Amino acid sequence: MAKPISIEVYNPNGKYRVVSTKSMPGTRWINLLIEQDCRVEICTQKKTILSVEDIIALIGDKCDGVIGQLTEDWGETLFAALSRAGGKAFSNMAVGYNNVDVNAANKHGVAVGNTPGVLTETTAELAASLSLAAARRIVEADQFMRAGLYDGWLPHLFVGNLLKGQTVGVIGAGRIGSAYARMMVEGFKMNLIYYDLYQSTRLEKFVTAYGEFLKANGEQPVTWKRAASMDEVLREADVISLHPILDKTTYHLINKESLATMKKEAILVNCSRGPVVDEVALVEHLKQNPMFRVGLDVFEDEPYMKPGLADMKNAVVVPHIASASKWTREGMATLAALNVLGKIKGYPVWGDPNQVAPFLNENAPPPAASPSIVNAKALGLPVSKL
Ligand SMILES: NC(=O)c1ccc[n+]([C@@H]2O[C@H](COP(=O)([O-])OP(=O)(O)OC[C@H]3O[C@@H](n4cnc5c(N)ncnc54)[C@H](O)[C@@H]3O)[C@@H](O)[C@H]2O)c1
Ligand SMILES: O=C(O)[C@H](O)CO
Repeated sequence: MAKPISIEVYNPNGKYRVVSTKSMPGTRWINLLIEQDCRVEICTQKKTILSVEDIIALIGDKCDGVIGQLTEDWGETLFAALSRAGGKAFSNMAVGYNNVDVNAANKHGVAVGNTPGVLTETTAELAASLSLAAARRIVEADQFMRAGLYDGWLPHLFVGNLLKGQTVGVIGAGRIGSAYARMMVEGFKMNLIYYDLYQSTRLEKFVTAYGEFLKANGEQPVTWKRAASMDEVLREADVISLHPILDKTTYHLINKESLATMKKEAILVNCSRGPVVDEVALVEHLKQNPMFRVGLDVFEDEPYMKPGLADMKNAVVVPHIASASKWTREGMATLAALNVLGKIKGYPVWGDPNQVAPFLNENAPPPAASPSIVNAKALGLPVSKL
C-alpha cells in the first residue's frame, strides 16, 4: 500500500477540492481559491520531485483540480487518475509545459493551464545576468577573491569581453527572447540578430527607433537583422541566448555541429530548457575552447549536470532560478490557481494570454476567466472578451 502523503489543508469544508503538489509563494492564490468555496490541500512532503505514484495518492478519489510543477510527469497515468477523481483542470506553475502530454489531457477532457507573461522580464533579467557574468568572468573572479588569491591589480587579471558594439543573437524571439534582446540592445548598445519561426515586428521597431535615437544623439546606431537560419545567428553573434520552447524541433538544437559554427570566444546562454542543448557536446566544446563561455540556468537531466560541467571554469551555472523573483513567483502561483479555479467555476478562457496584468492586480478582484489554458481550442472552451 502506498505511504500517505503529508498535506496542509485550508478551508476544510470547501465544496471543491484543489490540490497543489508544492507550497507556492504568497497567500493571494490560496485566498482566491478559498473565497470561491475551494478546500485547498498543499503537499508538504519533504521530497523535491514527486513521483507519479505520489501524485496519484494526492489526487485521491475526489479532486476537482491540481496545480503542479514542471518537475512532474503529467501524462496519461496522471490525467486518467485526475479524470477518475472528477477533475477537470490542471495547471503547471510555469509557462513551459513540455512536462505535460496535452494529447492525454485532451483525451480525458482536462484543461491544461500555464503561466505566461508574469515571468517574462524576470527570466530575461537572469539571462542578461548570465550573459554579463560569463562575459566578465564574475564567478571565477569571486571564487579567486574568496580563496585569498588576490595579491594586487594586474593588467591581465580576469580580462573578459566588452559587450558594447558587439552582436547579441537571440534564438526564439517570443516574449522572453524579445525582452532579453531589448535589455541587451538598450542596456549595452549591442546589435541584434535573431532567429524565430515568426517575425518579431515589435522588436524590430524597437531596435530601429532606439538606433535612430542614438544617431540623433551623435552615437553609433544599433542595428537588427532577422536571420534566415539559426546558423546565421551562430556564425555572426558574440553572445547567443536561447529562448525557444522545448519540443521535438528544438531538442538538441545546439549540438556538436552548431557549437563548431559559433565564434571561438562566443558566449552561450540557456534559460529555456536543458535538452535544447546537447550537454555532453557542450562540455567537450568548453574543454577544447577555453575562451568560449556559457551561462546555464537549465540542464539536460535536472537536477544533475553532465560529467565534467561542474569543473569547467568557463561555465556559470545556476539551479533553474530564472523566474525566481518574489513578484513573479507569487504571480505564477496566482495565475496557476486562477486557471484551475476558472475551469471549476465554468468561466471562459481569457482572450489573450499575453495580457495577464488584470489577474495580477492585488487591489482588484481578478476577471472571471482562466488566464491561460493551452488546450482551450481542442476542448472547445468558450473564450472571454477582453
Ligand atoms: N529557465 C526558466 O526558469 C524559464 C522561465 C520561463 C520560461 N522558460 C522557458 O522559456 C520558454 C519560452 O517562454 P516564452 O514565454 O518566451 O514563450 P514564447 O512562446 O513567447 O516564445 C517562444 C518562441 O520560440 C519560438 N520557437 C519555437 N520553435 C522554434 C524553433 N524551432 N526555432 C526557433 N524559434 C522557435 C516561437 O516561435 C516563439 O516565438 C518556455 O517555453 C520555457 O520552456 C524557462
Ligand atoms: O517554464 C517556466 O515557467 C520556468 O522554467 C519556471 O519558471
